[in-house]
Amino acid sequence: MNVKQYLDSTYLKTAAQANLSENENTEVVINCIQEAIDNDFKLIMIRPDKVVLAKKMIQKANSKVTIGTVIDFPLGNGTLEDKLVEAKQAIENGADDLDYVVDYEAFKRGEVDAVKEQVVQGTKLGLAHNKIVKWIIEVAALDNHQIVQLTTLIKNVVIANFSEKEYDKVFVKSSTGFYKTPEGVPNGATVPTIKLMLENSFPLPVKAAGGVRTYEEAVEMIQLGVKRIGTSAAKAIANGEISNSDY
Ligand SMILES: O=C[C@H](O)COP(=O)(O)O
Repeated sequence: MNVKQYLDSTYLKTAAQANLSENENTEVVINCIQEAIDNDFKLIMIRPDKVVLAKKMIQKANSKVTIGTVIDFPLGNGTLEDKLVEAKQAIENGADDLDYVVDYEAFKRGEVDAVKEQVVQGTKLGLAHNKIVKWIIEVAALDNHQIVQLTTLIKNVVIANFSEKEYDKVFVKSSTGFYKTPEGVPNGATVPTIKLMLENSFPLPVKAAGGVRTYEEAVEMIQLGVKRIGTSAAKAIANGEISNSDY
């Protein structure tokens, strides 16, 4: 299976998180962008301050790789104004996809109207500029009931406020890749979680992100029905694909 066109190849570490200098971290980002170009991945997902760099490299290479960035990352607890300001800047800088972190803690506190409003306004801004919009629900911070509820809320908000032809441009995405459970275990795109999201997101597509590491895992996600996979292991997944097809 050709998985490359499902892959949002992701590098979201700050220099401090990667324990690198700013220059060294930028080098890592440059390598990731080049890797996405060389492997013809669907998208390169980087921090907002690296979008201009990605745009330049992709244009120079005359590549079809698209650019995604994260908004209000990784906690999603900024104000609606914060989210929109950041998203507008990302659009101006040339991002194709806006991966917003929904305020999942506000949702857990029962602040449903505020969460609905951010989904309406953030989606409206993205779609008005012909962007793909994704809402990261951070599944590891939620129990199964909350995953169902938040996925359903996003779906219902989109159905109520946007036209049918726009549904496939608004994703529900599982994870930031940065959340740690209290036990310190990263938790993301597991099969049961993604199934739960898919069962409740339709007609909105799902992006599986967080912990997808191998070609086999990527294929499993695609077979379940996800339309994108966010992963910091895109190259390994693509290599697995090549070695798999050799047998
Ligand atoms: O948006 C995608 C995630 O950051 C990827 O998570 P990962 O680093 O566990 O692959």
